Amino acid sequence: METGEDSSCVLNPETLSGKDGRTDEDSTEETSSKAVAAQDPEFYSHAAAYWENIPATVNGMLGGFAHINAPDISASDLFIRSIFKMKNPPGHGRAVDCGAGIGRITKHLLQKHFGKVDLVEQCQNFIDRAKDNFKGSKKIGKFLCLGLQNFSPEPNTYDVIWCQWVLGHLTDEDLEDFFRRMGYGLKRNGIIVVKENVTSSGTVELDEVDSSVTRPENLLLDIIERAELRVLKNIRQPNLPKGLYEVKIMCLKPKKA
Ligand SMILES: C[S@@+](CC[C@H](N)C(=O)[O-])C[C@H]1O[C@@H](n2cnc3c(N)ncnc32)[C@H](O)[C@@H]1O
Repeated sequence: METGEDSSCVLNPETLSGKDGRTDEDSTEETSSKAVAAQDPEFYSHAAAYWENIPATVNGMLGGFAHINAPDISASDLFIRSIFKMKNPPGHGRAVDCGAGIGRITKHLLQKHFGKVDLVEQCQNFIDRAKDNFKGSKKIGKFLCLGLQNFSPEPNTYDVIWCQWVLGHLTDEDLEDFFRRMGYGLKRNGIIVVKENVTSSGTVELDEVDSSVTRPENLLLDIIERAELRVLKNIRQPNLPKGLYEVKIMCLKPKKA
């Protein structure tokens, strides 16, 4: 197993001190990530610069916590299986892995459940690694090297849009717009999965190192509501080591669907 090249990222521990010695007391609290981004016009470019220097490994994707890959994937697998058992389930045709990194989730989860998987990722190094990792695989569709704030799928494209450990890199305003566009990109019965850290402090916590925010669950739900999506399922990721942020897994659908 790869070991800790870096422990500061979207996946930062909530109460444990990371390698760089930060604790949640060091993080700046804000009521809105829009406010955060407004203070820092380079919110996106700082994040891009941060990820440029992170190793293209599972450990790099998980902020030095490679050992949570197994419980993460296993909970996601149970979650997606439960979604397929719902009334009017999504199809198994095409999924997209948003903020895919090197394709960790595509490799261990999405390609097992879908005929084709597209990957959207802003860091070219990670896309290159993913292309290598999936060379020859018929399950992989497009590799799109772009920020989610600029990702706009054609209508009626995806059965499942998977967003994990990346949405803290979008401002509130961009996240709302992103959710709306994803709603349009869904096929009939399609769903969006959000798997993200949430704070227990009830406030937004800014990570200045990777230029991301961690939102309280209420704010995330508020943005989802504003984007005209409804929550069909919302569970807590089990079996994570103590001290990490709580992780919620949500299944969303457009209100009009
Ligand atoms: C913590 S890693 C998670 C990667 C992957 N979702 C996983 O769980 O293995 C965050 C990823 O989000 C990507 N990212 C950061 N900001 C982004 C943005 N605005 N648009 C798309 N991807 C972004 C990073 O380059 C990195 O690959």
